[in-house]
Amino acid sequence: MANFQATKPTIDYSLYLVTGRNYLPPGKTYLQSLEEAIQGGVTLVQVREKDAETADFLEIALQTVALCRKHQIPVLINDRIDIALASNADGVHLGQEDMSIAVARKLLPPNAVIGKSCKSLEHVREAIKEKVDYVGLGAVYTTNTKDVSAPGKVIGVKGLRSILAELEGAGMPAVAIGGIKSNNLLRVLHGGVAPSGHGLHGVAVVSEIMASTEPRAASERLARIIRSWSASPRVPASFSSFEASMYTAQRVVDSAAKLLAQVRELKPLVHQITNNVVKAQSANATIALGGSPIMAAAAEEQADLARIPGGLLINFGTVEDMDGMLAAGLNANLNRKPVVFDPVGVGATTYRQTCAHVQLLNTWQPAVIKGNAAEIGAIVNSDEVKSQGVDSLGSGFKDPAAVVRLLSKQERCISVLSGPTDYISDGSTVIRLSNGHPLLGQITGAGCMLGTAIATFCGAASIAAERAAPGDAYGSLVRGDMLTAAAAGVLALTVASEIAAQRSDVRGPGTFLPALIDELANLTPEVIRQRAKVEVDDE
Ligand SMILES: Cc1ncc(COP(=O)(O)OP(=O)(O)O)c(N)n1
Ligand SMILES: Cc1ncsc1CCOP(=O)(O)O
Repeated sequence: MANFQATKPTIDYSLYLVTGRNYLPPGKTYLQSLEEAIQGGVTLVQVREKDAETADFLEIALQTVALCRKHQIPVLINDRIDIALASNADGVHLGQEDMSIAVARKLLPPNAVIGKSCKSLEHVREAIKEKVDYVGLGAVYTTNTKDVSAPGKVIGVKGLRSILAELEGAGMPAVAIGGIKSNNLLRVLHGGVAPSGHGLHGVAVVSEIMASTEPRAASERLARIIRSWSASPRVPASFSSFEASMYTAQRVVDSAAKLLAQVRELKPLVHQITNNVVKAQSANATIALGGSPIMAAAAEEQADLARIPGGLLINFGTVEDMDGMLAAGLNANLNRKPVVFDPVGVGATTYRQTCAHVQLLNTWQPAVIKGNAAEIGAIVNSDEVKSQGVDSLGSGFKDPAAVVRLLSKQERCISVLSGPTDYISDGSTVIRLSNGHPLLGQITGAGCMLGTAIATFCGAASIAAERAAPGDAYGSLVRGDMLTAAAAGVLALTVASEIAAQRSDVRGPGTFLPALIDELANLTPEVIRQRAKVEVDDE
């Protein structure tokens, strides 16, 4: 062996390029692409050659090491200890089926960096015991670069998050790998944070850079998102704008009143995929508030709709249109539009649980999740509150504030727990609202209207934030303060319900519903200020 690095290199894992000459586009040479990728911001390189003969692999490793040394970028070798030694690389990356870490340690010099692939909690527990230098977690998404078709090989963003929780306190860097592109990177970084706050050190990509005809631009795009994400403030769920101590009841009321005026002025498009029971009612509530509803569920139209600023509501009351829901959320994330998820009746069937957890929440990032006690319980895997169809049974959670904080940290979003008192949290601050009227519980679709109202206010808040500071938003999936927007949506519906219920022409649920739509339309910022019953708790 030649002179391996004298000390273990300090590695910046943020943009980790895993190579492969097979993926190069016509007209690009390997070294040309590699150098351009490094110029674009790659911080670490792994030489991965799945089909090369040994001599060829060694030659490409030697060339890679020579080029990377020039740019002071560390190089690891995929699978092959002999090639790492012979090329004087900085270490190796080993998979679950490769040579054991213990044997690799014996063969390699003490300063060699050893990384290991993990896709389960058991894998990372083992990797911690083996004291590897870092772990590669994935595949996060499906990919054409490697066969990940066997069950359990694609872990999703939620799987990534639970593995990261296991790494808490281990001091072991983790990178995510598998299907990561510039259009889903922010979602991976945002979603790749465990409830404890433990996050990724970087992402590893193959095809997004190697297959690009412009590898420098491809790396620059990724690096810019990573830099911007790292520099953005770390509030627990990332969709609130302030540290906990900065929220006060007065601030929430003022923001809600101001946002109602903005809804009326901006008329946000409120795109809704919702259930058949409530479509017309929810569209009317949107118009009454000042928004512009479109009820559109076909997967084919989601990319076009997502480009129009506003908010998106995904309510799976009758769990149809899964393809549309998947495409809508994904496109909304891409366009930084807030997604409000109303998982109606999610605890009622296993099918709904799978749709919510395995499909929707693994595919896109909601800005807000809103539900009754049974629905929120099903999302946080608590059986404290049982469901009966779409309704909650019993008197609710013993500690609702703890539940909404947990949901926000678990799903990395604002959570809204509806009930006689509504609880809204970003994982730290909890806003308690006690407006509303029992007649809301006597009409169908009141909860769905609440989702609509939240999506309307979130849409207005995001448009207002874009207009106030156009341009740089690379580090955030959504602009605007979604915590106060969610509170404003709840206040609008509950305050309007109180006024409607007091009207002399309202004699029961049948006359209450049209009166409620009237009072949503009549609502003013002043009425919100006068009637809002708001309390705020910090953690
Ligand atoms: C950073 C990183 N993470 C995971 C892998 C996958 O390694 P492995 O499981 O050994 O599969 P192959 O790459 O050998 O196909 C990786 N290479 N890099
Ligand atoms: C090597 C590897 N290990 C898990 S997924 C993967 C391939 C990642 O490639 P891409 O970035 O092109 O999806």
